[in-house]
Amino acid sequence: MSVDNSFSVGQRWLSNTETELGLGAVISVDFRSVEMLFPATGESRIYTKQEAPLTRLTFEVGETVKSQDGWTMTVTDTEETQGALIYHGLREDTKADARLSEALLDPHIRLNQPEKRLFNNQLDKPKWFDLRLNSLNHQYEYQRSSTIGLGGARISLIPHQLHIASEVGNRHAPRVLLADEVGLGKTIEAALILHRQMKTGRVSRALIVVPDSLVHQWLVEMLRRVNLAFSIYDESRCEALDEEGENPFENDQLVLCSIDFLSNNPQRHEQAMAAGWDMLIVDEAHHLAWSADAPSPAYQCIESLATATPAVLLLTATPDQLGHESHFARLRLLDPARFHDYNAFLDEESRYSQLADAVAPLLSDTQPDAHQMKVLNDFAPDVMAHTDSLDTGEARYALLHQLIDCHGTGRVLFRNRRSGIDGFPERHLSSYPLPAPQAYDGAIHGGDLTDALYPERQPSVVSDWTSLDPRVDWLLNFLPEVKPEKVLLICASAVTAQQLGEVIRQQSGIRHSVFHEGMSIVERDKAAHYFSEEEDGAQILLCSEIGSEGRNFQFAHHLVLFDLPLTPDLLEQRIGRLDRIGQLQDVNIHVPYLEHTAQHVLLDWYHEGLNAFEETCPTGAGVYEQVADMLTHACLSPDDMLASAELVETSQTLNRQLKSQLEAGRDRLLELNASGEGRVEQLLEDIIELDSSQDLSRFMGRLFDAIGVQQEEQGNDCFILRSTESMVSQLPGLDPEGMTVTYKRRAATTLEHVHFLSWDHPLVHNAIDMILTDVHGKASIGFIKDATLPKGAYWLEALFTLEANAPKSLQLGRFLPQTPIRICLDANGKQADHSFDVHRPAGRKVAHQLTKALHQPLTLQLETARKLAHQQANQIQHDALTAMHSTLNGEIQRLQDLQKRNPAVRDTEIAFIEQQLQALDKVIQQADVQLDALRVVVNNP
Ligand SMILES: Nc1ncnc2c1ncn2[C@@H]1O[C@H](COP(=O)(O)OP(=O)(O)OP(=O)(O)O)[C@@H](O)[C@H]1O
Repeated sequence: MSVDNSFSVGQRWLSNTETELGLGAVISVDFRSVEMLFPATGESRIYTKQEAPLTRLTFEVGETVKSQDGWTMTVTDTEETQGALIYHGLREDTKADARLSEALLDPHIRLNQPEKRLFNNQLDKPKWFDLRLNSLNHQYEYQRSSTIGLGGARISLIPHQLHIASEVGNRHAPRVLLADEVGLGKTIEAALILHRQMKTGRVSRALIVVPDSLVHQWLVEMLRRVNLAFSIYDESRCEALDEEGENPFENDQLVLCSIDFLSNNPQRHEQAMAAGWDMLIVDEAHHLAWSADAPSPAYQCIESLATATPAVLLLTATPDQLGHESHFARLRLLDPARFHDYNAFLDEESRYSQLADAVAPLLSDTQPDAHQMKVLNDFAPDVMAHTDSLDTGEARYALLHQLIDCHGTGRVLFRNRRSGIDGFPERHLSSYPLPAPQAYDGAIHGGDLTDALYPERQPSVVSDWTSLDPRVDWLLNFLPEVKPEKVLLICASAVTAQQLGEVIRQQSGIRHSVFHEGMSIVERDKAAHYFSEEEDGAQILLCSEIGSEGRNFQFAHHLVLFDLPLTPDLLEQRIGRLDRIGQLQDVNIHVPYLEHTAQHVLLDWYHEGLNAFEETCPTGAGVYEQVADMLTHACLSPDDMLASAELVETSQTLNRQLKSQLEAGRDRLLELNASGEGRVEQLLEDIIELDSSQDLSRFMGRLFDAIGVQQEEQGNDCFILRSTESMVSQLPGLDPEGMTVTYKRRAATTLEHVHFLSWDHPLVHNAIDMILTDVHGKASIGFIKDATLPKGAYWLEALFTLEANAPKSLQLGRFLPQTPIRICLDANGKQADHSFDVHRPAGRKVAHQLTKALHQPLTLQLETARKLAHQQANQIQHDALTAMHSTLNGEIQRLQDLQKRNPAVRDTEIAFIEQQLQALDKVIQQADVQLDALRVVVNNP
């Protein structure tokens, strides 16, 4: 390649000032001027010959050239005719001899090798070098950080959630049951686990399966909390995609659909199976009913998907809702080899509860007595054999954590209880006795429990019950009393909800909305949205039972239970719509009921027998199992005061007993494991440190400025981002209408419409990618003003990257992400330890003179820099290999040790890490050094 200054038609030149024009061709030359056509953009320019800001592009023997037709060849010879060059060589595609006149070179050529750009005057502002260096540094830090995939979630930092997310998110193909009590954030935990696994390359394709009523809420939560855009799949979407003739489920990486849609539709289920997933998430998994002879269709549908998918997360707040056997069956879905026998599982459970007593002293940091020591020895002889003494708190703490590791179910099942978590509001019950209308007599005394509890649904009264049931008048009076406060009403049936809605419409001006299974998903979401609107929204949302699961209505503080469900778990689910994380006030529960009817009996049973309204009642299901007959009897004979009193009394006694059994047998290890106490603190600190650092906002400020995105302060820690006309190119993810962003967690969690920019955010990644994939900043020349350094001295800064290629699933980024290596050499080729604040770019002419004059020394410096970069790279590779071996061998060892004591460690987990180690060993050794950018810095104090 050489530089020439006489123009001839056919020659190719690059513009030094408008590098985006591509490669120009001389189309005419006269005495004073030269006309240049830039075929890539179709533009032409006329320059004065003397001052044309152009550099001739020629290639030398050994270099590769590309023709305008797309083929390439390595130059073996050149000849010149009438001032223009003809290149000779061997075509790479046909291997035939070829000649290529320079007029026929590819006009889109953009020199991307830094040295070519430097010596061809394709120069950018020197700040771009810093941007490239900083982008690489930040990207490197991000890949290795402990907070990846968690720090950027738009959530408040709640320890038990972060613990579960990092514990499960770091596993290979995790298969777990997330079973925190209602409203403790299982959806958030699942979102965090998925996000962590995606950001670390473990998962690309995920399928979420939820009840109909929760589809949209999941869509919104995934997008809002962790920026994951799921596509909702239903029959109409699949039909539209069918037309393209492919499996519709292969069209998207992140798919969300309802369990009914899959389990009622064998063809779609088959297609979902065939599409293949890395992770399956199933919400409200207590619906997956199972017994050995009659597994439900929903269970079978999920079972086949779970068998074919490596990572599975099942979510339920009430694992025992359909019986303990079904609970076992869900564990069996996760690990059929380990949970193969229900009786063995029961045995194991009872062993853990015996352990509870023995563990208690360790929890309160005291010495276990002799009997307790024996139990501990029996449970974990291995661990105990290595425990010399339990005299110190540290030794007791260490033992406790080793015992947690040995806990079979603790690896698979995470259950946090409300009692272990602060900050929940109080719940208050107000009950309203009302006279039962005569028209209900038949239903109340007819001997059918459903009729007795829900008399309004009897065919004989159904048409006009709203005019005679006093609960309706009560509701019409109650709403104005609490106006404008929002009220969520739940009742058992869709018809009741609709009819109540109709009465409110006809008899009051109250804004209301209904939510039931007869509505489409879109209609339901509209209704829920209307209810959530603060100013002009509905005051009351009337829900059938489908409103009692999963939904987030904690912005309301009044819950009307227009009727009561028969099981305590369902009652807890209903109350859980308001009593959940994010509820800022006490929850007021209102129950209007018909006096001396089954409703009255049920209310007293819940309130006096179980205290289930004002406190969560984890023992409710157990009591119910034992008193179900008594309860039915008392409900069917509501005038039998004795029966009711006996029911309440028996239930109180049972509840006390079960509570103390639960307390005694409480699986404290399981709870301790799920809470993350003692393990999550470091991660929390890391995230808090990240939150308080200004690095991201400063870096993005400079980056946005450079690429032409305007960032305008808006108050409340928010900024508005807008694209400008000077944008380098389109930034994917930037809303053309502008978008409001914040770098502060507090603002992000309180202001819904604001994007939370973090190192995890796609816009940040896209902006960094834009910098690193563009040629901007590959070469630059600039001045510094430093009186302490010799005047006129110059340095070459060379930025290299060390990188290897590996499939994402190997998680190369943990050990050797793309690694920047900056080498700075002075004019003598000696390494200098300066970092420069290059404030002024060299003017075009000066830059041209400098590269011309310094061509040879710079070429030599660059060679030296390459050698030094390779030396550093060797060391980095060596360190990465050592770290990788030690980390992964450590993980293998730990899992193998654990597996001896805890059968929940699957062989596949260990095998994966062994393979990962082998593969990474090769990959890291094959890593290569690339030159990314060059900057010449001249001191001009
Ligand atoms: N860390 C958090 N930061 C902010 N909001 C949160 C956090 N964790 C949970 N929430 C909110 O609390 C509510 C309950 O969380 P989530 O829906 O994940 O609970 P859940 O355990 O799945 O509930 P359910 O048992 O009712 O299905 C939701 O509105 C959720 O957005």
